[in-house]
Amino acid sequence: MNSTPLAFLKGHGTENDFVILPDPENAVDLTAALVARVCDRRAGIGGDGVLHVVRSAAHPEARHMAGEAEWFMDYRNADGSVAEMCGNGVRVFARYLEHAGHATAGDLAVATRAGVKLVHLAKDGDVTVSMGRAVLPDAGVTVTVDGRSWPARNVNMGNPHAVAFVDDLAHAGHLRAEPAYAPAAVYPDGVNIEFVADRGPRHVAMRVHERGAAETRSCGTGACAVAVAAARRDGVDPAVTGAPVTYTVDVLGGTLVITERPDGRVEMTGPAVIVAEGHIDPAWLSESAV
Ligand SMILES: N[C@@H](CCC[C@H](N)C(=O)O)C(=O)O
Repeated sequence: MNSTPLAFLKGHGTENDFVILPDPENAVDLTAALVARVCDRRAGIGGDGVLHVVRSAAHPEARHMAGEAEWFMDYRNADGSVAEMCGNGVRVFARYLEHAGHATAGDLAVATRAGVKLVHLAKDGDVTVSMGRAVLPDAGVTVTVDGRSWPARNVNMGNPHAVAFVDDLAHAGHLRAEPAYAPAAVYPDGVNIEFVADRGPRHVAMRVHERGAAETRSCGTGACAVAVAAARRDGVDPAVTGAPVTYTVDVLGGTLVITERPDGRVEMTGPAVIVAEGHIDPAWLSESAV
């Protein structure tokens, strides 16, 4: 029986919401069942995922990054599965480090399973993260909802995405179930699927079905994948033009601004908010361990 109350915070970035579990020495046995229970919106705290905050030196997957980044974002999806990267999550993670006094406004390095990400905490409240380079494998993918199919762009932002351009975001349907995609072999570990509609020059809107979480109100890596896919569709590649390109991406929970630089680095700016903090009841926690 676990009798120690577990501290938590709740935060969100464009309404992609997370339960933050500070655990500097990696002492919590964070099983998939515990994550799923914590993220349960009726029986738990509720969230699209968990940001497990661990010192890099204390985590076997992050020890090699400890010299560059003191803190490791051990990201888990709401169903308990492990993900490589979360773009909204890393902004909220940085906001938590500031809130807890582990960081101040300015630049900060955060270790993730997709490598070290550089985050800038601005004094005005927005947080910018340098997400690294998008990888666009050639493989053609098709996404299908309710008998309607679209070609999708395969984009890897550290985690896998399929980006489909649609005339109307309503065509994505209710998104409670994962859309079908083919060939399945392109995504052996599953995929996040974005549906994108144009809103104006360099301005798009998207909905997303997230791997491990169903439809969410925002996905940061997804917004980056969408911006890069939109640029290529529009015939723009900063590596060729030598000039950065910026897209505004509307998500259900707000707006993200994405810039791709000539060297391929993708930067994302958006809000990151801490909304509550407290302790998980130890009795409830021990039930989760059963
Ligand atoms: N919401 C996140 C992505 C979280 C991980 C994703 N569901 C996956 O499994 O790859 C974001 O903001 O990027």
